[in-house]
Amino acid sequence: MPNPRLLLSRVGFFSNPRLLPWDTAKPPDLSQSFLGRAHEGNFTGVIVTKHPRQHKYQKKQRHFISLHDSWQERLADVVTPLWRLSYEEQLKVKFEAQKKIVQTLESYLQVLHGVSGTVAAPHSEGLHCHLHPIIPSPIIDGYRNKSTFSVNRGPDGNPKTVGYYLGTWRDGNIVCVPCSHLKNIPEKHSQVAQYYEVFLRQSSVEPCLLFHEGGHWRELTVRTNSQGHTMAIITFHPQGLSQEELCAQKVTLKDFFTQGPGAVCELTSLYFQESTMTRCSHQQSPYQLLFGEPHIFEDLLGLKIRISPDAFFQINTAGAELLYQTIGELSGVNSNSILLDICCGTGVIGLSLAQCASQVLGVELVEQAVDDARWTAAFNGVTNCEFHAGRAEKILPQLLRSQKDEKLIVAVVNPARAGLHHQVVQAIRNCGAIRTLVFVSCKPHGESMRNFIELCCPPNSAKKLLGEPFVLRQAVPVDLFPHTPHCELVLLFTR
Ligand SMILES: C[S@@+](CC[C@H](N)C(=O)[O-])C[C@H]1O[C@@H](n2cnc3c(N)ncnc32)[C@H](O)[C@@H]1O
Repeated sequence: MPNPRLLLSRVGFFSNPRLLPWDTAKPPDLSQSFLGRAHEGNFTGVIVTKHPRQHKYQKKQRHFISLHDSWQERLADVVTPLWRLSYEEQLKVKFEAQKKIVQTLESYLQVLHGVSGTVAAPHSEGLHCHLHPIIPSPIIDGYRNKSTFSVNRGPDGNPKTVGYYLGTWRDGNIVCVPCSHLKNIPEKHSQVAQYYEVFLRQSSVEPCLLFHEGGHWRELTVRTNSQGHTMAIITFHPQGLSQEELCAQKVTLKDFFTQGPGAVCELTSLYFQESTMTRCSHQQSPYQLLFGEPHIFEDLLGLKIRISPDAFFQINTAGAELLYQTIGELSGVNSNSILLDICCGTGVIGLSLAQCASQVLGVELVEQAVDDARWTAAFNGVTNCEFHAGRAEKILPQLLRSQKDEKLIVAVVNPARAGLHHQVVQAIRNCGAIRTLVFVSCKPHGESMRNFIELCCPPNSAKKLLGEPFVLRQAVPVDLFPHTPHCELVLLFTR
């Protein structure tokens, strides 16, 4: 682990006490040694040490495997780098990675606070907070409920290949490798991807490999639920097609999946999105339903949850159930408190805890997800929830100002990988009614680390971080992503 004192002094923290580590253009590099390997997906070292005999055997086998197999193996090593380890071994690797992250955070906080600072008394494993054992995923293989497949040149050069990318755009060596062999993808997703490829190969128009080079057919996203319902979403670059030509393409696609060879996929719904950007929201370019049910539903924690094509939903449903239970237990929310669910997606965290809280306030950027949350509340008879659509950094400061002071607020934040906007951290930090904060992060070593430090550092008027600092009390890793190095980390902060 890098020496935190050295890092802080390198960025000038001690010579200029107002300068905190995040004031540098680049945050201190936490990903040197271990974190680098653990999170960039390079597990070769771990695998070789753990399986010297297996590795030798695999090396020998490589002489005999075809080129096709080696592409697949390479893809598996990139997308699911832990796939060669038993699940028990995977959990050990992941637990160690999460422990390093918590240790790194605590080291920063100790330096910032000094010896008399705001850190809890030492616990176990040299940590001041209580790090719980990792919670395993109830499903290890084929757990994904959503997969997004790209279209590009395959290893054999065919530009109408559906799969995952290997290589980088920067190096100009992108290859699209069929991915039905990946351990985390369920058969249904692979089946739809294979039939999309069949469709592309018989289509009269070309796929879109590079935006400026023309072509139309782009990504496929498949969503499934526990009942086996399947939603497919296909993105299409319209280039210069007329409305009539566009309509004709939609009809061929729909016919293929309803009456043609693709009918075996038994899709519950098929969406088509015209998209001229890497990704478009429903507002930017509406998802057009070509046939079937507009939504997919999931039963979770006693709720029937509606999920729209544009809404985020945790990709491992059984694992998500354990994640939400963990959040509920750590939050300690009760009838005297308001639950604030920031970056709430379809609202599941707040809705599942609504019966324990006096009120739930949810904030979410994606409008379709907010509509889902409102629908789910109404359908399940939950009446004490309010959901706000928009950017948390815009909505939260005003929302917190409008709350009466008599109720405590328990905040749960579950941001995207980019972490929370600084104004959200400020609003939480400066709201005295928030004594408990549960922070859920799937990338705690990234931008979220900056958020943790800002929540826990001594008051800093230059940064408008005036309220009492939070203290990290508990950390619970929950594995939602077997075979990959990723993990959800649930952190309980109180003050
Ligand atoms: C990791 S997901 C968590 C969703 C939800 N808590 C769940 O468990 O399903 C992060 C969510 O944050 C939302 N989001 C991203 N940026 C946001 C912002 N600036 N303000 C509010 N929500 C945002 C995303 O749309 C996404 O739904």
